Amino acid sequence: MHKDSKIYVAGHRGMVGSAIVRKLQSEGFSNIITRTSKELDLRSQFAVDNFFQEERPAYVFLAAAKVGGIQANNTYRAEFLYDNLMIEANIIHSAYKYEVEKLMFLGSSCIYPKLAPQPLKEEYLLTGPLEPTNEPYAIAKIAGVKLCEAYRDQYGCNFISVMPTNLYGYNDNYDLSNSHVLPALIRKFHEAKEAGAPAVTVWGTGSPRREFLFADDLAQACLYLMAHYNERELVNIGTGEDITIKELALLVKEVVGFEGDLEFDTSKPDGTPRKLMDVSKLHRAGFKHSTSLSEGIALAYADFKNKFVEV
Ligand SMILES: NC(=O)C1=CN([C@@H]2O[C@H](COP(=O)(O)OP(=O)(O)OC[C@H]3O[C@@H](n4cnc5c(N)ncnc54)[C@H](OP(=O)(O)O)[C@@H]3O)[C@@H](O)[C@H]2O)C=CC1
Ligand SMILES: C[C@H]1O[C@H](OP(=O)(O)OP(=O)(O)OC[C@H]2O[C@@H](n3cnc4c(=O)[nH]c(N)nc43)[C@H](O)[C@@H]2O)[C@@H](O)[C@@H](O)C1=O
Repeated sequence: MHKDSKIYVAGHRGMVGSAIVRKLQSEGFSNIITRTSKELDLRSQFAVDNFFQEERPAYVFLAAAKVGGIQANNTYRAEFLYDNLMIEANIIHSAYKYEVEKLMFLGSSCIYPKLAPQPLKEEYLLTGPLEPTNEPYAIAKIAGVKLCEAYRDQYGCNFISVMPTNLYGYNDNYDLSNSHVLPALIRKFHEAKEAGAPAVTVWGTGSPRREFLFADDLAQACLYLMAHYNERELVNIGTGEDITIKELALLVKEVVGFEGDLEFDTSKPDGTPRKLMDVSKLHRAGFKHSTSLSEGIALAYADFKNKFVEV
């Protein structure tokens, strides 16, 4: 990727896409193109084809998707499958048709079987049943991986797939019904502290384990792999460390400064018991994350207060 290469970041207003754009800009890439979903609905084959025909990007980061936490995935099952299949199929096919030099597809750690051995190695893909709450999203993401492989096999396209672990950071979604756990906990503890509430409700049993990566570290990994990784096999992106949801809640509670109790709502699903990434391939490729979980939560909480809390 040269500093003046034309680079399309799909999903640039999202948490990940905005982190990728910031990283590209800070490294001096000057020819970044973006479209909001209003300007270009990536589910439309016609619109996506026209866009690629006119713009002819040389590099594509595919970070646009229908995204959400466990409840959103389980509720909007049709959109999580349909939107994601359409977005990926349209962009990947157009990238082939209009001779994109390299494309990076972002999947997710939920593509691995629910009860796969831990840590999750890349080769565990398609070795067992998926977690039911996010099966539609996972099936779409697996289709994206297979599209990249198929266009590489048949047409020699340099399309690579990366699988990020659970992410958090700047520009996260703080909607309590649809968000992921970390932004939800930041908001819940903040609001409970402000209201002087006695307790915060945490979904599920608190026993599932999750791994969390700061989105700016993910963006740095994406730029690094775009520059250095050209293989067919997917690559996990994570920290290689996980904690229980209860431990996470206690950490967020401390960062926010809430002094009440935790309550567990076991009518809500736990989801996958554990999805710890094996990051040895990423480390061998030459990349390691730099933001610790407590540092990252403090940065995310500051961003939340900046955007959503009146002073
Ligand atoms: N967040 C996480 O924990 C994880 C995320 N990922 C993956 O990382 C990628 C980015 O996720 P994240 O940044 O968190 O998601 P966000 O929800 O923050 O952002 C998604 C972006 O996709 C765009 N988008 C959605 N639908 C369409 C559409 N029909 N047409 C055009 N654009 C669309 C939105 O554009 P607009 O704002 O213009 O509407 C939005 O900016 C996704 O592929 C996701 O699967 C993987 C693992 C974990
Ligand atoms: C990134 C990943 O995100 C999704 O999977 P998930 O990891 O299960 O997502 P989550 O962040 O929403 O929850 C993690 C854990 O945390 C618990 N939990 C507690 N309290 C809250 C809470 O208040 N909100 C939420 N959302 N979860 C909570 C929750 O019950 C669960 O046990 C996938 O659907 C899939 O799309 C995907 O790829």
